[in-house]
Amino acid sequence: MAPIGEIDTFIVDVPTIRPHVLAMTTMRHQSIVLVRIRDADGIEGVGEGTTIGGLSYGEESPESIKLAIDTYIAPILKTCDPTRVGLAMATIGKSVAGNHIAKCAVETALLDMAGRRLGIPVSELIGGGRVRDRLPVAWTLASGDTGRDIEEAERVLTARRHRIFKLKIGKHAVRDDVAHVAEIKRAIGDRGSVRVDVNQHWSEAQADLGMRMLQDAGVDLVEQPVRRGDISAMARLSAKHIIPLMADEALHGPLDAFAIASRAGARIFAVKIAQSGGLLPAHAVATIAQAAGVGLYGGTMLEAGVGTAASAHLCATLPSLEWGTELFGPLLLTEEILAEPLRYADFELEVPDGPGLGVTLDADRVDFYRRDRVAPRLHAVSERS
Ligand SMILES: O=C(O)C[C@H]1C=CC(=O)O1
Ligand SMILES: [Mn+2]
Repeated sequence: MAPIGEIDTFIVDVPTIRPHVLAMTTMRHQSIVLVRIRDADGIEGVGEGTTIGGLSYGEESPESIKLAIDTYIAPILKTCDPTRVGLAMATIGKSVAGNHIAKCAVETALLDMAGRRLGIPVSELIGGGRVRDRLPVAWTLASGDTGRDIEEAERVLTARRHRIFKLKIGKHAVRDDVAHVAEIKRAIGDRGSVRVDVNQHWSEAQADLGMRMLQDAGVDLVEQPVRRGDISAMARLSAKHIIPLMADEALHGPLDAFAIASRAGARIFAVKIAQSGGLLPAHAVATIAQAAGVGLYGGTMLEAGVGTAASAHLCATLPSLEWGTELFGPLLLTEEILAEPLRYADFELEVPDGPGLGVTLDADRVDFYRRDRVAPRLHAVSERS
């Protein structure tokens, strides 16, 4: 085996194309954590660990993801055989609890290296390999303004880029949020599927009212209406309403998947590689869902190109992906960090088919946007002094 030579982690801050208004925060930029691993033979892999809105979405922040990798994971990884991805991640897991997004970034980079070494796409290293080459992709309407959301929906429908729409609600009174959603659904009609994500902001009573009204408005699903730990409420809501409930924040890997599936807490799972702790545990989440008759959806943490490609490889291995995906992260950012962007066409994302993740970073752009960059002029000054 060629041992690991170098592990480089850095945060890249990229503006969003417009404010992205969620119940817990308004995003104006995305902070992407990238990890680049190189073995002694010079084979390189990249991974991404990205969350939403600093610490407002979950327990890991961009800064904590970088710190967990640099201080705790990297020293262990340097003792591991990088060709044995599952074993390396299990070794890390013995000394590092939680920190799923950091683990996802590292596992992604190891899988990218493994695929490049073997000359095959990452999807061929997961489960039984790839079963699809394209993935339906939703778009999130979250400008904070109903009229602007409708214009945006019209634009992407005409461009044949998206026909599944996720609306972020939970910030306003239930009836006001539902009125906003109903107006958008009326404008879109049968041309697209409209779903909502409440990001845990409703009580069970609010969810009861909201789910009934949303069903009447023609909405197709309600994502994580109540707080993530309340599987009992999720199960009661799932049993009571025809409109299906999708689990998102409640799902942090196979153990949660088993707990929710066995208590009938959700009829759909948003499978996220970041929240699950990597592509391999995310595949286990999907396997549990499929065994339990729970529908699948490919979720996102609004990752840029590397994380989105990694999620696409995982989703490409899932035999049934009834609810499609929302792997649109790079399209929400003003800057592309890949040398060649991912391809979106005919309402779908093409899963890259080159070795590893099948994507390459645009090194100059990444250097320009990385938070710890040292401007060339400052370099020159410090070298002189
Ligand atoms: O699902 C979430 O909660 C996070 C996210 C996914 C799409 C989007 O706009 O925000
Ligand atoms: Mn969600």
